[in-house]
Amino acid sequence: MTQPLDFKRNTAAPLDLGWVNSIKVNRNAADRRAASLANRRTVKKEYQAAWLIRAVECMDLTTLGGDDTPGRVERLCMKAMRPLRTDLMQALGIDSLTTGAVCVYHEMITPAVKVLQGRLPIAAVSTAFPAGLSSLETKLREIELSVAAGATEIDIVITRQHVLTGNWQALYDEMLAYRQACGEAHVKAILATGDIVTLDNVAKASWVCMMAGADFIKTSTGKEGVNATIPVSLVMTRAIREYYEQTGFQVGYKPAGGVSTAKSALQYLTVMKEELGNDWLQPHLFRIGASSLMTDIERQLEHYVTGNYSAAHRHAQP
Ligand SMILES: O=C[C@H](O)COP(=O)(O)O
Repeated sequence: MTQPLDFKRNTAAPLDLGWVNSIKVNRNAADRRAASLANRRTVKKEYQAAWLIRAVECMDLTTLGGDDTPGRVERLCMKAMRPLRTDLMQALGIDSLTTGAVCVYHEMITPAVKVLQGRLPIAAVSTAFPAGLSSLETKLREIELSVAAGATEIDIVITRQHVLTGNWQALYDEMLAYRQACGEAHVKAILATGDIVTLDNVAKASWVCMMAGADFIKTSTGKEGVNATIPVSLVMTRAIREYYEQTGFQVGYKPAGGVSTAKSALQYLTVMKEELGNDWLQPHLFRIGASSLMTDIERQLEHYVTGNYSAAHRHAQP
């Protein structure tokens, strides 16, 4: 890949983004690597409980339904603060455990604040989630309102047409405007990878969003036809790695949408460890966005407890 001349992060200074068009992904290599990941057992049985606990710690426990109510969000927040039953915690030898954050619609920030009282981060999906097809002015105002209501993380959606038409400057300017509207709040850029069609586009959009100041890049809203996948995750984590090598900035990664089994969570943890290393296996650089994953993790942890596996290795890197 060609390194952009005069590279700057998070700046309105004119950048020549023409080089973005030269980014290419070897689709076959990504598919082969993804297939090998699914077929081998990277995580030893005795460490699986520890890995699943890490998955909980890195989870954005999510509810993004049109039928969300304050009551549902309050229950979600209580679950986020105490994700496992006391007897299971004791059996696993864990004193305390929370999810990484909760993730809700703008209107549900207030009930989340009421329960969490600052004890866990609140991520809000702003910018006309999930399609993002409102005016930029409306979307920037939504970010400001979400931050004012108590969200400390904002999950923005990019305008897919900027990617589909190769308008990298428009994507950069949009991301930069979102970054600035977020102020102190962290900003996660949702690429909606199922909508932008090709792995080349996924890599290009990842680079442009990181350059414009995204703290995290995130695969999906959970509402596209195809959401998080392993090949897409390989492309995005490799972009993060290369961006870090070139700039020194650590950008986080959030697979989201359809991650509902403990087995799939373990695959994403493996991608993070193998592509980015142990630094990226922490909640400040890795989140799994999921609404139903917790149920399967609980089920699997029960299984490990009854099978006499413990989380004694919790503090070992998974
Ligand atoms: O950002 C998180 C996703 O919307 C969650 O998707 P999910 O309901 O398929 O787990």
